[in-house]
Amino acid sequence: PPKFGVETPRLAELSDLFDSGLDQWGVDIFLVDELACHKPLSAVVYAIFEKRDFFNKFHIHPAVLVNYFSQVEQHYKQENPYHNAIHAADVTQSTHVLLNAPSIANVFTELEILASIFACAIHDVNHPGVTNQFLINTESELAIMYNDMSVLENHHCAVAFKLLQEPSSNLFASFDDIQRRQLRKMVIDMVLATDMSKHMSLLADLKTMVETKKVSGGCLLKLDNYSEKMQIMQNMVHCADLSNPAKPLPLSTHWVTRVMEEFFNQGDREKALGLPVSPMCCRETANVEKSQVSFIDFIVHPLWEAWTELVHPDAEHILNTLEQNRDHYCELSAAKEAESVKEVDEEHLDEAEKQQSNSK
Ligand SMILES: CCc1cc(COc2cc(C(=O)Nc3c(Cl)cncc3Cl)ccc2OC)on1
Ligand SMILES: [Zn+2]
Repeated sequence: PPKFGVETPRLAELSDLFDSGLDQWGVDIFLVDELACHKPLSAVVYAIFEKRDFFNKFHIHPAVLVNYFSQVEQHYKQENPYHNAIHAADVTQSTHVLLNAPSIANVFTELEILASIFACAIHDVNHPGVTNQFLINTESELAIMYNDMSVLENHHCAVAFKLLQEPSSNLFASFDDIQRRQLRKMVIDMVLATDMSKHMSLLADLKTMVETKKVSGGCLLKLDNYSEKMQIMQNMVHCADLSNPAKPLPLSTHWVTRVMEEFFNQGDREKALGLPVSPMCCRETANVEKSQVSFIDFIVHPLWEAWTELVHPDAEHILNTLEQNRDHYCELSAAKEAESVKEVDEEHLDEAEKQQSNSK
């Protein structure tokens, strides 16, 4: 199979970008998409499997990996502005970097690392570009199928494992039953934890773990029980899923534009259906900068603050970037506010002047 599993005339540039950027926080994933002829997920997964020597460790044939992830990539809707294969590649590469933090160096087994990378790669597969709430409100087939419970996240998992059943795509053919069952359980646990409705409980557990870690003299215990390890893996994938505002500003603003477009498309559909328009989904009234600031203040920063404490000091630069970006959106939001106040004043001024000249 072709290098990185993608046929591209720009293989040399892609190879160079991976040599310097695959392990870096903030690699330009949009450039990866370009260089990989819009197969960013296949390219990123192949490169990570090579870098982590997974082909040998798990007796996976490169051709089987290419078959499976080209199927997965095709099942990501490229018409989605945000929830497409670039987002999957971004979350996968981000988790690959988080796994390299020295403070969690020997916490996870190779199978747990494989499960985390795999879970990220498939975590949003076949996303329809609308939220769980929209699917529930419109009594969609998916909501009926999954009884309104983590509808999207159940669907992503089911699609990913169904694609594995294709003989030419069976990534884990060489695994024994125990390993295969363990991997399947870990992947399901991580993907279901990307449901935003689980965010608060996930964060609460992470904070508790950080508190107990501080008490136990700071080093991260060689965690033995499954649920503690899974908590860390779930939070790691969730952090990667919420990493856009913590990336270098040009990448962060590009993701804002894309997520906005997807949310606004949903708002348009809700309006057309006579449904109440979801928060942040109304094209006319949304204040993008303001919603980014509150998204960061109430959701993203608390999570990254806890993660940064857990892996102290390995994620300091990520938290700093998040805080710098937050201040940037805050300044933009204030400038926008000032601008609109100025416009209102000018309107009032014009009005007053007209009144005056009329009365003369
Ligand atoms: C105007 C649209 C808007 C949206 C927001 C919140 O921003 C963002 C929200 C999300 C976001 O909610 N992502 C998401 C996750 Cl992590 C898990 N399940 C479902 C979803 Cl949709 C991912 C990235 C964002 O900005 C780059 O702030 N304004
Ligand atoms: Zn996602």
